[in-house]
Amino acid sequence: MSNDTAKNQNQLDPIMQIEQLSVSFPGQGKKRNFAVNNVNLTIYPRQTLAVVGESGSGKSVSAMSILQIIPTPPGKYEHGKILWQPDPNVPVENLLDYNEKQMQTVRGNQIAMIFQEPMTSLNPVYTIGEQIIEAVRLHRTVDRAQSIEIAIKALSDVGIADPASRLKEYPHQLSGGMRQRVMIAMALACEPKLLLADEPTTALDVTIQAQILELLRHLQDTQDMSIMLITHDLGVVAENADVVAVMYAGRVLEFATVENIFERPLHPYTRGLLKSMPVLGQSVHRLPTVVDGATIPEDFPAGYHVEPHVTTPDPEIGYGGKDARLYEVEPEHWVLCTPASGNPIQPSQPGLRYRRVMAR
Ligand SMILES: Nc1ncnc2c1ncn2[C@@H]1O[C@H](COP(=O)(O)OP(=O)(O)OP(=O)(O)O)[C@@H](O)[C@H]1O
Repeated sequence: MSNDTAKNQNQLDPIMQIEQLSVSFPGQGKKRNFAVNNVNLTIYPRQTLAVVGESGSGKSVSAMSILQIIPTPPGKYEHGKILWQPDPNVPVENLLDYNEKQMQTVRGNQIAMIFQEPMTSLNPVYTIGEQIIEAVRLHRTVDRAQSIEIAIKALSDVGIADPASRLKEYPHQLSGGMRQRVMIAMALACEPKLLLADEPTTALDVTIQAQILELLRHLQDTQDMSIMLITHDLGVVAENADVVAVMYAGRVLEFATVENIFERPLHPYTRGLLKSMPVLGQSVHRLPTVVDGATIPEDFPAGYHVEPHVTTPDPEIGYGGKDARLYEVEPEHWVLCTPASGNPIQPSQPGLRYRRVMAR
């Protein structure tokens, strides 16, 4: 095998694998609530993984755990691994083993995060130029003149006209959509390998939302970047994701290609979520009851007879139980369930094994 072939194959390795991650916060009395409960997720290079689920399902805590920006206490990383390999030529490392100093080399540099509200990231008392330049100089060894050039290019890349004069403006002088673009410019100026986008367009009107998402897709293609897109908007998922993880009560219930999630959802919760999707001309409903009043996945009935590659499971039974794990019940389609005893199928780490983005 030539070196080139070996390298190309190597690049098919995931950029990130989250394994059995659990994060808790204080609950009632001495009990702790698991905001993230044995979560497994995999992201490949240049892939967009959408994490979807209702409010409080653990999407943001999962993303914030990657950067270790959960306040501890009260939060606690209970266990798990966040395996990170930004480049196939460097060894895989567990970010949860990193100390604060090591994490600073990752945050905003290898992995950047953007939020729903750009003012969370932008400081109102500094010009946007000062802020982008500071971010660039923190992470890249460039002089001031070079950092100004990078800032101008970053603003121009996100579609801001006359970027040199925009650098001198303060955040409040910009519209919401513009601020969102500035935040993306700041996040991307350091060319991260992974962008964590937490509801990046929820606060924007539909036209600007479409523009920003189009921009992210374009930047992803040109910058060789993976995106973890957190959203509760299934329309955004359908348009932007390669793979989808459905979260509920801190657990990943289903993980599959975007096509499989929409065309052949297997978990009853995902089916409910899709039914609650607004349809033109119909009123929007809240998510219907999940499964017979069960509120946590463990309460769902156990004993689902998993037959690998059989795609018509009985939706009434078998998605819970304390032993529920993610099983690949058909190719590239993982569901949280408990196989009936005697079934040889083994739980496995979800993740697509090829770069779908290249085929897009
Ligand atoms: N600092 C904190 N202290 C206590 N509990 C917290 C804290 N941060 C998050 N949680 C809890 O963790 C759970 C998961 O929250 P998370 O923000 O990840 O949900 P989410 O799916 O991102 O929801 P949303 O769409 O509303 O952002 C929630 O029950 C929340 O109350």
